[in-house]
Amino acid sequence: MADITFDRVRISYAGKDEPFVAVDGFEAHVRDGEFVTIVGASGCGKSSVLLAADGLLRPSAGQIRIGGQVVAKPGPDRGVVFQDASLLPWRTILANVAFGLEMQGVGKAARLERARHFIELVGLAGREQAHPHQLSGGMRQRVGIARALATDPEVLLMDEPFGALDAQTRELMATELLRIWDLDRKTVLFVTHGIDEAVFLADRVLVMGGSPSRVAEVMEIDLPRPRDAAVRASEAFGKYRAHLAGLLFGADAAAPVTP
Ligand SMILES: Nc1ncnc2c1ncn2[C@@H]1O[C@H](COP(=O)(O)OP(=O)(O)OP(=O)(O)O)[C@@H](O)[C@H]1O
Repeated sequence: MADITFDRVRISYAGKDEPFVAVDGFEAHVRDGEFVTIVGASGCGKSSVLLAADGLLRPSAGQIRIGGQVVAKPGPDRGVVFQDASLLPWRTILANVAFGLEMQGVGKAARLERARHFIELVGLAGREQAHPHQLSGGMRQRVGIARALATDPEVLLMDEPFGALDAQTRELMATELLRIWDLDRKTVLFVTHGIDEAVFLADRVLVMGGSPSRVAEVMEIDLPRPRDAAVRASEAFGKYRAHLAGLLFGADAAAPVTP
């Protein structure tokens, strides 16, 4: 069971005279196996919330619990993927994906077998011996996802993992991520700037707003899965997208959600 509870979370940073409160009263519950996206204006605190969920940042008030356990530091129950896949440049793709397992003390044969499995899952079979600089940006992000999945975390925390990719690659990666997620439905918290991406991926979208920011609105996305190009082109998808644009950019862009 790996649900995530954000209980009146406040995140503050040291300021010149007094602390700067970026996020306050952040309340949310992500169900076990749910795919939740977070959107909000630049600087509203999306990354801060994700860092706190990973345990790299301690809330100054409130609490984050994963499977009922208070998050105090990073742990093997969480896999993290950032915008920049941050691979180790001197290691092969195989060794990069096996890295987390090595840290966990998994024996060589077992970790290489497992790493190969996840490299295949993200569509990179045959590139095991390549080094990161020999891959495209999209391929490197695939390696980052394989590395996060290889340790079999219950929760995936993803901070704009496709942010640096071109639009077409980004769409492909989103479809690919859903295909993989569908295999064992991990609990996913995914930060994005992309409205289409937020709707396409999510069971629910958390919209952050306010100053300090919190969850200003929760959008339930009732679209069929598996999702593909036809879902993206559907009228219901368009309505969700328009509604979300309205919330983020103003009432003129909004449309009622009646899927
Ligand atoms: N280490 C830090 N020290 C001081 N202030 C910080 C620090 N990190 C973030 N902040 C501030 O906290 C706020 C939230 O930052 P955060 O990076 O979480 O926002 P974000 O929504 O992820 O932004 P973006 O969409 O631009 O990536 C911002 O005002 C930022 O300036």
